Amino acid sequence: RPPAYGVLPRPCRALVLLNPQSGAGRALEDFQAVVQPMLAEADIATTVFVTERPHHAHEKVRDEDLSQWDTLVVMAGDGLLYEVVNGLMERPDWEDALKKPLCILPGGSGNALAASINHYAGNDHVAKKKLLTNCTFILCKGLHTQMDLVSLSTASGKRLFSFLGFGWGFISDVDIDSEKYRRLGNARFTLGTLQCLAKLRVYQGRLSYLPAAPEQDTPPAPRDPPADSLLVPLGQPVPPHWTVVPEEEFVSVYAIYQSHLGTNLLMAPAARLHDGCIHLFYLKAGISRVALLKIFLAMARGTHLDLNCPHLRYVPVRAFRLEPRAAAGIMTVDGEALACEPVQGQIHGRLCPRGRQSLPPTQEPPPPPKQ
Ligand SMILES: Nc1ncnc2c1ncn2[C@@H]1O[C@H](COP(=O)(O)OP(=O)(O)OP(=O)(O)O)[C@@H](O)[C@H]1O
Repeated sequence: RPPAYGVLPRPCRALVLLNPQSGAGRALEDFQAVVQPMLAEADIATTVFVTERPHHAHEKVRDEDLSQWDTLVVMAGDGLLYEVVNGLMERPDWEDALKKPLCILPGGSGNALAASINHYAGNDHVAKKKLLTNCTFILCKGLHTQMDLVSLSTASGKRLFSFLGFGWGFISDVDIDSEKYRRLGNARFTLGTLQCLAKLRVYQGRLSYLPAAPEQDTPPAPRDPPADSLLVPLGQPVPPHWTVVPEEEFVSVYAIYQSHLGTNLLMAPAARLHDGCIHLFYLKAGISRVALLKIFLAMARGTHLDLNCPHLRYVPVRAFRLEPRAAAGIMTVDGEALACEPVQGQIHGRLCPRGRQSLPPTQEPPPPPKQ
């Protein structure tokens, strides 16, 4: 197992993949005004690659000579990092490529991973420019650690790698329906939640999972290619030691592997970058709109489970399978839409060895951010 922390070299060469259309469309401006001066002081030299279209970053990192760079920095939303992770996984040398430290600087509207890392670092909850400053400061310090990835396989034969979460039903509907309000930044999710509450739907399907044993750390993933040792083919029944959820009507199913679903949504307060765990939440049909709204309001502080809502279930798992009865509703992986079909996934502990994190706050209190 590689050591828990690494440190970037100085001077450091960073390839910055920047989506100028992310979030409110200010990523390039914010990068030049906020990020670049801080990185220059930390002796981090940047080469900016501005994406011109969807899939551009995926192709870039799939084909890039990575030996030129000490780190890959994504200044965008979670969607662009998803492209980068999957582009790296497509390389024949994926195992080495994943050793390249990855950094997320929040430029999108959701910024779930950036908010999660800010949380793990022990910083106060912040958004917008303050979150960008905190994340840039973490990059300046140069400390990096490992991150779990989840491998997802679909009935139609797709294999995807996900660092954040997989969803179906209400939460995914909000995510995709609210994309048209991306310019509002994080407020897009509030508006989307209210709209989706008005047309609340029930989705039918079977959910199964392999519970995580307490404190269990997933062994390092088998190499080349990373095999899904916990899964059996989708056409076969799940193994007998799996749990099959008795209910088959859901408002939402969401499997998250980091703490935050969005800047203001602390969905899995206990999650860590490499806890070897998929935090599986599902909302059973029959929940009232008021109860659902209360859950989302409580999620701002991560207290939604304290509501003891009988329709909300949470279970830490290592693998799951979701078999929708019909191709109804949107599925999402790391916030990107996926056609609705049977899907299963399993955790690969520390597969992507470099999310970023600062030292625990007890060791190193963060100094006031530079402006
Ligand atoms: N120049 C571009 N024009 C349009 N779309 C782009 C461009 N560059 C990248 N994309 C696509 O935009 C999608 C969304 O980007 P990104 O995740 O950066 O922003 P976001 O959706 O605002 O943020 P979040 O994921 O936090 O909600 C990515 O999946 C990517 O494929």
